[in-house]
Amino acid sequence: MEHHDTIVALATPSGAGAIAVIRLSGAEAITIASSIFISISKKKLSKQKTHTVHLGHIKDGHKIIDEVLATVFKNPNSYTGEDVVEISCHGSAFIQQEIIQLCLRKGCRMATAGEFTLRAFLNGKMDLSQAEAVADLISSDSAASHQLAIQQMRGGFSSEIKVLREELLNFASLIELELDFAEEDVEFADREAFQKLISKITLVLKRLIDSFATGNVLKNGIPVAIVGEPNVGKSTLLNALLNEERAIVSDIAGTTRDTIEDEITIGGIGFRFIDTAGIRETVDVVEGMGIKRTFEKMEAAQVVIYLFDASLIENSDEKLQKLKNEIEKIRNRFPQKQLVIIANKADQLSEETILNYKNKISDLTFLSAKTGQGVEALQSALLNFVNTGALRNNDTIVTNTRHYDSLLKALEEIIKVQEGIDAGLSGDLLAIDIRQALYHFGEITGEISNDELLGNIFANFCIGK
Ligand SMILES: Nc1nc2c(c(=O)[nH]1)N(C=O)[C@@H](CNc1ccc(C(=O)N[C@@H](CCC(=O)O)C(=O)O)cc1)CN2
Ligand SMILES: Nc1nc2c(ncn2[C@@H]2O[C@H](COP(=O)(O)OP(=O)(O)OP(=O)(O)O)[C@@H](O)[C@H]2O)c(=O)[nH]1
Ligand SMILES: [Mg+2]
Repeated sequence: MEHHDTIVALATPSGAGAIAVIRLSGAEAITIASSIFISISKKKLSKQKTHTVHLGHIKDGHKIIDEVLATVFKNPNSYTGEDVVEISCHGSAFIQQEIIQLCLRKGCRMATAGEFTLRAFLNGKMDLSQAEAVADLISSDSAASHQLAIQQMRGGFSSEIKVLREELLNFASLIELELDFAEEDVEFADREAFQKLISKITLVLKRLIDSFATGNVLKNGIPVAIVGEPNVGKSTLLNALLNEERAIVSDIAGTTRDTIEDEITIGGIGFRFIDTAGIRETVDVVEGMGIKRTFEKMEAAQVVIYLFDASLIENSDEKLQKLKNEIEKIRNRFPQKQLVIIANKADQLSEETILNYKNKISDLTFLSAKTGQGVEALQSALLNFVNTGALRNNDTIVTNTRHYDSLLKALEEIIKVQEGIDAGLSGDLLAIDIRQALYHFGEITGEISNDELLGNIFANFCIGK
């Protein structure tokens, strides 16, 4: 990729809208924009101050394409750090294309996905983890994922990593300095302070690594599998939770063959509900495949909702005992998971029956997926499973798998350094592991990067960002 070209792209979604924004960035941005934009005031864009907006016309020769607003940003004071011109035109798909084509003919190149933000990174406007947060921010769809992205974009995580990196770098330099004076047997690096620093870094790294479990869930939504025998009302419950006729419901056992997933937010947290094929012994090959998938989804879920049809059991002690055993089996099979046991079709039950249930089996949630009674209480219960403490405290929470991997590798190296100190290793050997740890810190913020990594990261952006 050539980073000196002037690039152009639509910054707003494609299709018709009230207005659309076309962005140009690069050394020729102002010259190229000037060649197609005639300001009402007749003043050249190049003569305008940075961060000013001008009314005028986009012209292709003598033909007027549109009346627009043009905003000028002069390097280094722009999003990308380069000269930038933004053209706000009327949001017709035709006008958008005409203006972009015109820019291309005048010497722009089409921007690739994320190229504006890539340039912002390359020009030092933000570090790599901040750039990644820009993409997370655009795709955030709940209060929680939004808060995490904003925090990362503002540099909370970056500065925490940067501080550790600088402190460690400082020590690495001192230790390496000792190597130059090996004969004199001097110690520039205070060993006690060094030991303190390594302990501190270990703690911070462990905290950040632990935060990923929460961060990953808050960013991507909490997977909740709805499981149970056929016909107990799983699909009805999914529809009630989503408030939408998403899954087919029928009184035929085995209606849902494949898993059906959809997301909603409850109290600002995203939840991904997975309706599954009812579990039973079957000779039907396709149904069997669906049931196999049910177990896979159960494995992957954080919360498992086990539903049974409470109207079938009534007051039979034998059936109640069987149910109790079934619940026990599930608890034993998934000891790590949050389990919610739901007695569905409560609308069919008398007060007396409900009491009988409660006496025999603890921790039952009574609900009617059909009437919606109890569904809100279930939502509140689900919310209680989420540890939002870290979110409320504004702690740094790691949400990105790439950062998580680098943190794990950094910790591995720091542990080696600690072991080295304990074993009384010489400075030159300690320095090797310290450098490795520094390398992994640098990967997170982008001091260490390569074209392949940058390509992978920015390919996931939208064009125009
Ligand atoms: N029209 C428009 N809206 C937008 C953006 C944009 O580029 N254009 N943004 C982005 O996509 C976001 C805002 N982010 C921005 C960040 C920095 C600068 C900027 O001009 N920075 C300069 C000047 C700072 C200053 O005035 O002090 C700089 O960093 O030097 C602009 C937008 C969201 N909205
Ligand atoms: N009375 C009553 N009927 C319900 C309730 N929930 C579901 N039903 C009915 O039970 C039948 C089965 O519902 P589904 O939601 O299709 O059941 P399922 O668990 O998804 O079944 P499979 O997909 O076959 O595994 C339908 O006739 C629903 O209308 C409820 O709370 N009360
Ligand atoms: Mg179903």
